[in-house]
Amino acid sequence: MSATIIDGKAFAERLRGRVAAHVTRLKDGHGLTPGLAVVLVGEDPASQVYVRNKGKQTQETGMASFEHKLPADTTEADLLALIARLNAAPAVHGILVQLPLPAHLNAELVINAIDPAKDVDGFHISNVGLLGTGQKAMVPCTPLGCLMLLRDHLGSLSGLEAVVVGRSNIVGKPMAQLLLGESCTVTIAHSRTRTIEAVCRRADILVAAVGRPEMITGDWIKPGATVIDVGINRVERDGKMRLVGDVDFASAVGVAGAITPVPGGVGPMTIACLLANTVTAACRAHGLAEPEGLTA
Ligand SMILES: Nc1nc(=O)c2c([nH]1)NC[C@@H]1CN(c3ccc(C(=O)N[C@@H](CCC(=O)O)C(=O)O)cc3)C=[N+]21
Ligand SMILES: [Mg+2]
Repeated sequence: MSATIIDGKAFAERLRGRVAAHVTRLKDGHGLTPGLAVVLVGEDPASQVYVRNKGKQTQETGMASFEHKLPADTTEADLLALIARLNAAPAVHGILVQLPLPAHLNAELVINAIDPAKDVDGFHISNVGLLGTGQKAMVPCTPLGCLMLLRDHLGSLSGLEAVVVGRSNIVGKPMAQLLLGESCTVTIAHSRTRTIEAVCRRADILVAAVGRPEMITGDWIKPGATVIDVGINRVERDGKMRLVGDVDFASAVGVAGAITPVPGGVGPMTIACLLANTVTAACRAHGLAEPEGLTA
């Protein structure tokens, strides 16, 4: 038996369609154009490609896209001054500062300088606290995308055993909070977890977010489990650069009940959820009813 392949690319396309419909409604009904500002510090080529994709998709859904590219040696004061301007700009409803930042900049300080209402990454401490206490927050895009795929595939997640591998602030921790909110029994496993394979093998839902290429093999997976692969690792294979996940797809696909591929799984959902969060932020900023199905 081979697993169902969860098509994140197709799901993300449909989600972007719904985002675009809401944008049209906001423009026509309220004269409101949601706007997303993306800040990139430095010239990392992968980040540049990624920021360009975000800008393109932002415009394709009818929103305003503001790109701020700053030199790698930008001072913290200059970056904070830009964030203060974006916080005050009425046309900007969402602000994303591309991570990682160059080493001389304090990422925590910078992220916490963003107005929490415009923090479409959901990384500000206020949003982290709101999510952890089950209050209305901006929800981090990658975990939100994973949750949407899980709900679509499984319906109710209540009572299921979920294992999140990886404890980052960006994916692992918020993912665990969302799964807890869905009444899963949640375990966070990480590099120090003993008998990590046995822990993973308990999972009805296994979310891999460790950043280690193909670490999780088929024998770590409970037969029939739903596997969400958050990893995006560039590796060289037969002289070519290839993109692989944290899950060894070839061995996992024969054991899992369903699995997300890399590419074409979680990655496209992350960007679609960023656009969805921007619409949500614009509605909240203007006291308008938020569209259903765009957030957790
Ligand atoms: N403040 C901040 N927020 C982020 O959300 C953020 C960030 N910084 N820094 C970088 C990471 C990375 N990330 C990705 C999103 C989509 C794809 C994506 O669409 N991947 C495609 C493949 C793209 C390719 O071919 O390279 C896929 O998986 O199918 C990848 C990576 C968001 N990040
Ligand atoms: Mg770890």
